Amino acid sequence: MSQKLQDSKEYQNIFHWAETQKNGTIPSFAVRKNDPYQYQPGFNNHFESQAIPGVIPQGQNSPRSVRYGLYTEQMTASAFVAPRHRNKKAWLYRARPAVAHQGFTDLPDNKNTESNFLPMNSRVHVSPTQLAWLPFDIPTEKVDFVDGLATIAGSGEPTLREGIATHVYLANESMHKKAFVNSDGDFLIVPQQGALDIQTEFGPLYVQPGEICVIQRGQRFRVSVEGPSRGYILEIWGANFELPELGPLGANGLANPRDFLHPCAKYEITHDDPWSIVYKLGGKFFRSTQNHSPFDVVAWHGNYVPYKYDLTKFVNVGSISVDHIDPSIFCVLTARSRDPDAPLADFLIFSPRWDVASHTYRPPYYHRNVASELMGLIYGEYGGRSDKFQPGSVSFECGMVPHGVAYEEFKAASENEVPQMQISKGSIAFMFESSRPFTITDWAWNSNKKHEHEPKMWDNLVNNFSEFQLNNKSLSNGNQNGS
Ligand SMILES: O=C(O)Cc1cc(O)ccc1O
Ligand SMILES: [Fe+2]
Repeated sequence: MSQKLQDSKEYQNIFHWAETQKNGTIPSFAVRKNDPYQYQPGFNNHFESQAIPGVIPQGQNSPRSVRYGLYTEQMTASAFVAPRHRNKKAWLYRARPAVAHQGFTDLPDNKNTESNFLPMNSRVHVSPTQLAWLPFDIPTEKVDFVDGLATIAGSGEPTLREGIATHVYLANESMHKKAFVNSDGDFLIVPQQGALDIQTEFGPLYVQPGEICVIQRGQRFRVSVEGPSRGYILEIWGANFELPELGPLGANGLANPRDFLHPCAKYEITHDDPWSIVYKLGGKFFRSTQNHSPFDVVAWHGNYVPYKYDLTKFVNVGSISVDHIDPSIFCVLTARSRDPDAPLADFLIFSPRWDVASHTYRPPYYHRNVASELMGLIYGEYGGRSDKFQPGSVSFECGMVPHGVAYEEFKAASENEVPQMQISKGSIAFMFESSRPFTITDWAWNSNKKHEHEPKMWDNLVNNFSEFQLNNKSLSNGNQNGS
């Protein structure tokens, strides 16, 4: 094979897919199309991209005039004086600055979305129950990505820059002459059904099930769909996503920075073209109109840029001696809270990996922890939830809600021959995790897709200890020290 072919993007994509399919890690229905776009790899780099060479000014950002009469606009997403590694900004060189519009009007509330999760809000519900939802139906009438947003659960409130919301989107129509901008926070989007072709101010991103993308606060985007589309969104208020620290793992592993892909500049210049820009601010929706495309950025540079990531590139690590490691090893992206010990939100995945530990109980141990765990399934199967947990479903446990696998899985994991197995074969489940207890929205609470886990799942977890006590006096109550 020629070096040229081996080096081509198409070959790299196909090679990666062929390998993962050989390993049985990608079920045939999840095989992807070739991505039509070019990207820049890295994470939190200072990227630059120009659709016309020579547009980005050299030696300064804001000269008196920019080539071809373009306007300069800076987006700053951190405090101006934030520490360097968290200082986020981008310089855009564009046909018209974003301020060139015809004013704002209020839009009616989207009754399915929520942004105030404080329990005194009568629209949210507190529950210690393990809750779950069957896959939400994608409407048959025409609905685009923005109108198809619905909120499941969350914590906090966006105007205080403190909190998190979890949503689904259910859409079957592309956004026409309509862009969306979330002024509240960052969206981490997880398509489950249908690819999203996303036009952003920085260039296009093509995101298919098994991939995720992050579109940050204030960045305008327009979503085209290819048919009925469903997915999940993790929205964060008050932080941006970062890669987790690697600690003793060293310099590589988990999500590697070079696998995050950023768009290349691509501009669209239109005149007398009626566009709407839909803004979300404080959970409310507003619209501004303008007669030109908002995607008119010819060149840009900076580190505040939307990106995508292919979850099958995640480098799983685990124990190679004994015991099941805590799920923090599955963290793809994390976002800081103001508590130095606990993230605001983590995005974790459970994807195909080998499980080789000796005399180890392999399913997640029975547990209760501070984390609120909201899980979804992109494809395949995931144990430990109600039988009805299927691709497109949601399951939820608030912090300190006990959970773990049903008796049958416990028995198999404890008694069957030690497996040398690939687990999560052909499946990707994920978890939105937060140290903050979530409340549940009216939309999710009243949904006919909601169900509780059948408590009978755990009925057979009988007390084995009492039988030992009967036969062994030293195990009787109050004599635990063997004295
Ligand atoms: O509950 C779950 O299924 C998620 C999970 C997985 C794991 O490996 C350890 C803990 C945990 O919460
Ligand atoms: Fe859990």
